[in-house]
Amino acid sequence: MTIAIGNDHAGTEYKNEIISFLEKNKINVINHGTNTEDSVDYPDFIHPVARDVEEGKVEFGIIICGSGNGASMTANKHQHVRCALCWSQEITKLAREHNDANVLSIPARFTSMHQAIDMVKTFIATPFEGGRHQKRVEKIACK
Ligand SMILES: O=C(CO)[C@H](O)[C@H](O)[C@H](O)COP(=O)(O)O
Repeated sequence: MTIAIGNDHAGTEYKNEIISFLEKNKINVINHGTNTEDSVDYPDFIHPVARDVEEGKVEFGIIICGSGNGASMTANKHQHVRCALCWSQEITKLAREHNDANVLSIPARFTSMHQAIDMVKTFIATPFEGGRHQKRVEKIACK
């Protein structure tokens, strides 16, 4: 599995820990940066992640910013991207089971590092339930 990851300056520390976790678990990572804590504009680092998902280069994207909102808004501008802003393991599980989310947005300034890693574990390990959710997910895309 390969995962694309991107973040703004508020998410760099969490991104680094998440990459360590993923690589320890033999998951390939495409890191779109940013890689410092110098102030940047989150769209510059989120669009490349969403594009990788949109183009089928990766199965999942992980994006991180302070509140998770700007990153999520940016990613959801892309066709075929279903980005979920999550702040707990349970919400992450539901985002995969019910919404077939393919991008996880993490609010670095409002979750602990432990919670962030837990959410990543849950995100990549939880299958989409399909069934009654399938037609709902198909209706998300604007015609
Ligand atoms: O999504 C965001 C804003 O919609 C993020 O929280 C950014 O990380 C945040 O705006 C950055 O704020 P800063 O004061 O420039 O560090």
